[in-house]
Amino acid sequence: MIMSAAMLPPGPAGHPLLGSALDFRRDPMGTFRRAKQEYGELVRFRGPVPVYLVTGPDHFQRILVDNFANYPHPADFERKVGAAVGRGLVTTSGPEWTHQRSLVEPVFRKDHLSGFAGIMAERAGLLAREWERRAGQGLPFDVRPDMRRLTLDVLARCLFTADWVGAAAELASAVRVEMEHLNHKLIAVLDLPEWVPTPRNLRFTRARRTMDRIVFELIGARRTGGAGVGEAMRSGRGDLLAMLMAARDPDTGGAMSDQQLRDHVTTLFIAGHETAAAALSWLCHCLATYPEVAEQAAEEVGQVLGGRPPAIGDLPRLRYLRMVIQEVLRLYPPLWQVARTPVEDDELGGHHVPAGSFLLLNTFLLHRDPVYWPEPERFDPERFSRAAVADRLRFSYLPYLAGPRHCVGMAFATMELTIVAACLLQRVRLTSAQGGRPVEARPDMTLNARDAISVIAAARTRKAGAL
Ligand code: HEM
Repeated sequence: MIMSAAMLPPGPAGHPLLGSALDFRRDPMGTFRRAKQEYGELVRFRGPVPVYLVTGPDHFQRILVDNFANYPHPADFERKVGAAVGRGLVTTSGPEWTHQRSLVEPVFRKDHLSGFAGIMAERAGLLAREWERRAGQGLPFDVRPDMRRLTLDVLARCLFTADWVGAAAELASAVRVEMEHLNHKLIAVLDLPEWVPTPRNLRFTRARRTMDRIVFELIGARRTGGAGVGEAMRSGRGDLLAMLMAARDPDTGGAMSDQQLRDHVTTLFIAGHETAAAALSWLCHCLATYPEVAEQAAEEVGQVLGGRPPAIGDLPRLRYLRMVIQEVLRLYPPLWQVARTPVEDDELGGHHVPAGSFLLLNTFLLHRDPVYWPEPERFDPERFSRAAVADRLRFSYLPYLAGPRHCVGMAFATMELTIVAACLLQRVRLTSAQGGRPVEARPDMTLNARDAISVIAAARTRKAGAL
């Protein structure tokens, strides 16, 4: 069907040649916010490549669910991220993605993950005790590096169990370099291919080699069942790598090759570590800023756990804590914006969207739209009470997106955030040490704080009998 240009969505005129490209670079969030206010839930920015900003729940439903197959990631995104992670879930589409997803999704089923609650509680407990010790000094500290270390450590232990410990420092630094490289590439105006020997590219290539060496060694050790076989394999409990190795193609019954395993493992590191770290950092910020919310959550944790570490069976009873976490993810969705490109022409809310367009689905602005969220800037976990949720449009809250391509690690992340939050609330009370300075968000690939999230920890008085 040929559609008239009049049906294209509205948007700013921008610069005659560059459209809004310079505004995106200078202030992406401000540019998007103003455009949404002026033009609504679907905005078309002119430029060398027109960009469509999508912030309406109905549009999200159409793109993510109703016409899902028409909206893969842009090829350019797959190419850039693929340089780091190969051909995993994030970097494939069509039948190849469907196939990969059918192999990985069962691994992340809730019942498979229950064995990881102990790892999460143990590692979070260690951090909580460290913060308790810091409480004695009364000095401010930035929560972000601790959260990055914690989530990487948890993910690596869940993937490799004990095998990872020897390679921990090397792997952590390689993942960090790869993340920084991707952040840079996805917004760079001049994107030089990896074979051009710039200092940044050389750093990235070294990090990728390190990561490959370690991951292939871990896989190799499992295959031969030699000295590197994980404690999990011997005990029969099964870590994520063991589960990925055990996954079978539903059609052929075949197992994954070493290269496929490497691509999945690297994808999980990239997709699952910084997202969770950002969420936990924002959670600390909110607990430090809203003491009455933190006290209510701490009281619930005390009642449900009575001082012992959280276990999987406790999680459904930590209802208020779950609401707090949901509200944190509303205000600070770690993947605040994702890209899609329609394969064929489509229509969104009566507007024409041509095949090949570059769409930005912005959950940050969706979650702060006053039409769906009264007083959107106010932090209020009660928005997630059962009654409030029942009254709301389903597609107005999408921190993990929705539809077939929603976050495959959602159950893992939910468990991790709840367990870490419970462990911290058991031991420390946080107060903000920002001295009135607002904590500004920096919209990289993940939504991080631009500067330190500075807090002071005070030890909570521990009840008799508590561990
Ligand atoms: C609070 C933490 C997290 C948030 C908010 C989050 C959010 C998301 C979102 C919005 C997507 C969709 C991206 C897109 O389609 O463009 C996604 C995909 C994905 N996430 Fe997460 N994520 C989190 C944690 C995790 C964890 C812990 C893991 C793994 C252990 C993980 C693994 C993945 C993978 C592999 C994908 C790609 C799925 C696919 O394309 O089929 N995520 N995540």
